[in-house]
Amino acid sequence: MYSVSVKNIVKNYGSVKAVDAVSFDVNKGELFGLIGPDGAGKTSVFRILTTLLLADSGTATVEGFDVVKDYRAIRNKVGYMPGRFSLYQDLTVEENLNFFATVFGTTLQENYVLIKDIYEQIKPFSSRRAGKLSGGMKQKLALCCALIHKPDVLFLDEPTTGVDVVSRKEFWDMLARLKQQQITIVVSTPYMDEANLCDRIALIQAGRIMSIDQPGHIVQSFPKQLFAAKADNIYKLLQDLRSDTDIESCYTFGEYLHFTLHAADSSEQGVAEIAGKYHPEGFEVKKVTPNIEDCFIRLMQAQQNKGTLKMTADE
Ligand SMILES: Nc1ncnc2c1ncn2[C@@H]1O[C@H](COP(=O)(O)OP(=O)(O)OP(=O)(O)O)[C@@H](O)[C@H]1O
Repeated sequence: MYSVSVKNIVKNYGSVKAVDAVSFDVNKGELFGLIGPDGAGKTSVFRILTTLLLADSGTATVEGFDVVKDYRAIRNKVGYMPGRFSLYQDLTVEENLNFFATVFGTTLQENYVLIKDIYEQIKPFSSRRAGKLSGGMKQKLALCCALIHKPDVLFLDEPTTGVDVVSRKEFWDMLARLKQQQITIVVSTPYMDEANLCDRIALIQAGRIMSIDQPGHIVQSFPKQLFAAKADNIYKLLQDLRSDTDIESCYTFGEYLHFTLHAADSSEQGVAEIAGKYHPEGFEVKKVTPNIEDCFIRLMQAQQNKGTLKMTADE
């Protein structure tokens, strides 16, 4: 039995198609990531799975329970950390924990082992109001509150958004330790670099899942040689390469442009010849290995172009 199973879920808000026939399964004890930008539909999926929102159509189960019929059972089985800070700002750290424990008919002591590692880090601030904590500390407290009743499945909606890099790293280390306790974790993030920390990911855009696999497999399925180039006038280079018929796809990527060619075999020299037509000053080009973000962009372009750009070579 899957820990989470989603089949053809659709959710519209008026004319906005927020979730468009989404299906995926999560194994027990898996760390599964929903990766996508703002507005991709991640929160709607989480709210449907935590029984806070009804889907228009489709079915979903959590630990074998139906999200509509068995909503009461599910609420005891899951821990949910919503995207926006959900704690009581005027209550202290300890009061927040005790409040959530009471709601679930448990105590801080009963499941202390589960939250010990995380709680120890916020314990020095136990009498501080939640509203006065730093972003990283709030996030740790929210995670403790979501874990207080020892859930089988943990839903974390963008837990690291707006949190500093060090706290983000610490948070993912905490998730790795929770995973060892056999808790299934479904986490959403707009940060593509966090995808690699998941066992499997679903790349979601405009309510549709574009790919589900292990992050390494998704990267390996990138079908073309990827190049990175820059020039003194990068904006002009972008326009020139985009207009060139030899270039399949070109987009900005940090201080570089990332691009692929239509030709199956391509070299830096071939690229330099194409770019040379536009006489770019300070031109540099190198081969690069694609990462999840490159795959996401390619899949998104394929979706928008309705298939003129393929993700895999044999499509
Ligand atoms: N209650 C609502 N009424 C109308 N539109 C909504 C509502 N909730 C979400 N939407 C729209 O549905 C789409 C998906 O939103 P959702 O919050 O599920 O995505 P998300 O990936 O979690 O993004 P975000 O991080 O911005 O919340 C967006 O276009 C959003 O504006």
